[in-house]
Amino acid sequence: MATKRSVGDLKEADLKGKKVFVRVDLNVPLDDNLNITDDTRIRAAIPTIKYLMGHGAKVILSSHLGRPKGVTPKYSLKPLVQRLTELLGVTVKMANDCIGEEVEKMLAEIPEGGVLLLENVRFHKEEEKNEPEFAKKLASLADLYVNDAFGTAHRAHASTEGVAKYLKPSVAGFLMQKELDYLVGAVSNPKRPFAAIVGGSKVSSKIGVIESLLENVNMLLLGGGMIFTFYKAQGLSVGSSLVEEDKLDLATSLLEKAKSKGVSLILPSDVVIADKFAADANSKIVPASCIPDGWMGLDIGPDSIKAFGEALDATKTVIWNGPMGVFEFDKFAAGTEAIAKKLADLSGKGVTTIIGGGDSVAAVEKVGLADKMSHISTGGGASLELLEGKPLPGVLALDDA
Ligand SMILES: Nc1ncnc2c1ncn2[C@@H]1O[C@H](COP(=O)(O)OP(=O)(O)O)[C@@H](O)[C@H]1O
Ligand SMILES: O=C(OP(=O)(O)O)[C@H](O)COP(=O)(O)O
Repeated sequence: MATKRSVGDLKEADLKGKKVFVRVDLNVPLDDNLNITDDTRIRAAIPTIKYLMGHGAKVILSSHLGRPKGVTPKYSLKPLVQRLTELLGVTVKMANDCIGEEVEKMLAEIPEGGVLLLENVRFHKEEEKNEPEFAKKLASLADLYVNDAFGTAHRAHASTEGVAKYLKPSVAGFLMQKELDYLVGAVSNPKRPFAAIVGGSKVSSKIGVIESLLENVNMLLLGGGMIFTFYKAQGLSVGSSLVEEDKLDLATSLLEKAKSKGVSLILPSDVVIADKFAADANSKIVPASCIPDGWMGLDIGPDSIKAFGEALDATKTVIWNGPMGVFEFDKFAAGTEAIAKKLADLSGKGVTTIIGGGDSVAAVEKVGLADKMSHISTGGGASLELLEGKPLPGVLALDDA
């Protein structure tokens, strides 16, 4: 992907008094009382907003929240206003819609350095359909466009892609740039040895990323539910572990591909098994070759943790996507937590550590090590697509540098 123009290239002369439409990904988790349970994405959006405020721009913030079908109060962005106000140090105003007369009236009243948050852009069905007329209405609100919504950059929606056609300049925000620097830059030109750790539930959802990483990494460590499809493909008994029967040939061909590419592919040698899929299941540790009938593997075992740790000691760049086990259950969280700790430790020794979004980020946060990593992606789906080598529509639409 060509390098994109950045918000940092815009100076006071370009920004003072200008209305800037900033697409951010404020799709944060809310509890039943609409309290924010993780504000990572809000905090990640702050540097771009502050930069624009500091240069006298009038900042228009647009985001989606959840996947509403039409106007749905529980998906309103209202619960975010207070947190944004605290983090930005100015009173953030909010509109009841993202287009229309009221929005225009409120816009006319924003002072230089002020911020207006628009209501959930997905309350209009035209957003996800990327309808040009809707994109034009969004574009008509502002003088320039900044896309900082990395987490939504894999969606070709009106506010992430369409609007860039009608509003110039269209530039990347600081978060977008940082994500691209790590997930494209560090991965395509890594300090070697370069290792990838891939886990998560199913091999089918990670085929693209594994195939793409096999072209590039020196070492691939596999964990999570997908390993049982690899074991079964090698003729081992896997009990009632998660297996994708239709992916056995694929698992074999991935093992062969690794061999032919000279990639060291390491599968766990032991696993923690359970007698049911539950937090209170009985558990024991067995060699990967000895999973009894009726038992299922839910985590990697201590020997594997040790072997993975030793293998990782030799690396200079590590990217991690997907938990090593069912980390939501404490009994089966040790493998995932050990990998998080290992990567934090390696970061301290100068290794570049990149956490590729999704559940691995939740796991790293759960053990309080997020600030130790070189980069934690704010996008699950977006980072996977990027690692698979797919172009992101929200990035492609921006002006080339
Ligand atoms: N051995 C396993 N058996 C079943 N599910 C697993 C196993 N290991 C991990 N998982 C589950 O995989 C899920 C995450 O998978 P996935 O969505 O592919 O990862 P990510 O969100 O990081 O991309 C977690 O909910 C976790 O409980
Ligand atoms: O949370 C998001 O995706 P993610 O869970 O894959 O990181 C983004 O905000 C995109 O949301 P969407 O998958 O409803 O388009």
